[in-house]
Parts: sequence; structure tokens; C-alpha cells
Amino acid sequence: MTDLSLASAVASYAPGVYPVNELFETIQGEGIYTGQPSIFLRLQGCPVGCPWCDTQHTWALEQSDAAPYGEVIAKTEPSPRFVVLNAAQILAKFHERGFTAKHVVITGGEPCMYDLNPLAEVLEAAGYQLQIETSGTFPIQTSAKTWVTVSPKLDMPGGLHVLPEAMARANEIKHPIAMEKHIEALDALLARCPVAEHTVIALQPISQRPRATELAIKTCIERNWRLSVQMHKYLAIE
Ligand SMILES: C[S@@+](CC[C@H](N)C(=O)[O-])C[C@H]1O[C@@H](n2cnc3c(N)ncnc32)[C@H](O)[C@@H]1O
Ligand SMILES: Nc1nc2[nH]cc(C(=O)O)c2c(=O)[nH]1
Ligand code: SF4
Ligand SMILES: [Mg+2]
Repeated sequence: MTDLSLASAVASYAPGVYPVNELFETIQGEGIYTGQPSIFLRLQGCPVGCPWCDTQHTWALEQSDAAPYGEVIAKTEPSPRFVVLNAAQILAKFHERGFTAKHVVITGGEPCMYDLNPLAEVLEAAGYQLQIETSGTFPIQTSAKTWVTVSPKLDMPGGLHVLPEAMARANEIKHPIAMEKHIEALDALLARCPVAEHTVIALQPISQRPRATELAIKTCIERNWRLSVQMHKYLAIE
């Protein structure tokens, strides 16, 4: 799928309407909210193309993958099938499914391809707290209260750039790393795009690789940064 056809597929959704690849309740496994019971809403579509991405099934947004809600929630394997839901329908599904978490993680795919304000308005009015997981390559359209986790993507095939305003808005930077050069790239990004004083910085080893994990631990101790280890993968949960 070309970036242009992805962009026009995204633009075909009215504000407040979202293609949902997954909707489930689990424990947040990454970043500062690790351990927090959370509802995960995974939106379809991403043009960034990280070669090690663990959700490559969310990249394409093909109309032929639109599916009924029942099929999407019954998935047992990752697939690009998605259901189109509006904000009120998403909230209704939370109630119907008996979810008890009050923390909602909006991820993807790249959720910031969509205007998340209508969703934030509905969910916050119902007492939910929002967190978004984003690459920082699209303008962040969400409520002021949303916890924004930016996982910067540098030199990825999508050729997109991290936006200075995304870095400035971030409550948390969660940088995936495997090699020393990824830390150097983060240093250069932080010099070019400053973050707020309270912004938490975390390193996340790519795919549990032992050398990446060792490097992340060492660097976090040296810099007084946080370590994020994708706890759900160690626990083999969703
Ligand atoms: C799948 S992405 C979706 C949200 C958004 N596109 C982004 O990249 O932040 C969610 C998080 O998983 C991280 N991630 C994806 N694949 C990973 C991997 N193989 N190892 C470590 N982190 C990974 C991303 O960096 C991001 O922090
Ligand atoms: N448990 C769990 N925690 C997560 N934190 C971020 C995730 C993501 O895919 O964005 C994720 C995920 O897929 N599962
Ligand atoms: S930006 Fe996120 S969803 Fe897109 S390819 Fe990279 S890790 Fe995967
Ligand atoms: Mg994940």
C-alpha cells in the first residue's frame, strides 16, 4: 500500500470514526504505566515501516479487510482485519464486554493519523483516562488530559520525521533501542527537539534481544532514565 493510498483511506473516515484492529483488556506492559490494568484499542494503518515492528499486521488499511465486530474480537492470530466503530460504539463495547479498567491505551498502527479528540471527549466524560502510544510523526490530536507516550522513529523506511511539537507534548519518551547508535540518535533528537522538564525518558530494548537489554540497562543507570521491557512478552500475555 502506498503512503498516498493509506492517507486517502485514513481521510475517508469522518472525525470520531475509527478502524479498530483489536479491542481487549490486559495489563499495560510498557512505559511508566506498566502494571496498570488497561483497555487496549488498536487502530489500523501505519506508514512508518519499522523493520522490527511487532504489529506489522496493522500497517495496511484496505477496505477489503473491513469486517464485522464479532470477527475482529474473535481473532486468535494477528490479522489486518478491522471493524469500523465510532466513539459512542467503542464506549458501548467497553460496557458490553464488562471491562473494569479505567485506563485506555490507544495504539496501533499509528493512532495519530486520526483525530482522537472526539474519542477522548466521549471516554473522558465516561470517567476513563487516556494514554496514546505514538511514533511522533503525525500531529497529536487528543485532549489535554491524555497521557502521551512518544516512541520516536528515526530513519525508518516511511521517511517520516518526528515532529518537534510531538516531542514537546510528550509526557513520556519511550525509545526502542538495540545498538549504541540508537542512543546517539536519541541524544541528537533531544538536542534538536527539546522535551518538557517533567517528561519521563525510557529505553525499550527491541524484541527482548539480550544485548539490547544489557545496553538499555547500562544506559538507563548512567543517565538516570527508566527501563521499559515489554513485560507482557515476558509474561506471554496480550
Ligand atoms: C506497535 S507500536 C504502535 C504505536 C505507534 N505506532 C508507535 O510506534 O509508538 C507500540 C509500541 O511498541 C514498540 N515496539 C514495536 N515493536 C517493538 C519491538 N519489536 N520491540 C520493542 N518495542 C517495540 C513501539 O516502539 C511502540 O513504543
Ligand atoms: N500488554 C501490552 N502492553 C502494551 N503496551 C503497548 C502496547 C502496544 O502494542 O502499543 C502493548 C501491547 O500490545 N500489550
Ligand atoms: S511506527 Fe509503530 S506501528 Fe508503525 S511500524 Fe513503527 S512500531 Fe510499528
Ligand atoms: Mg504491542
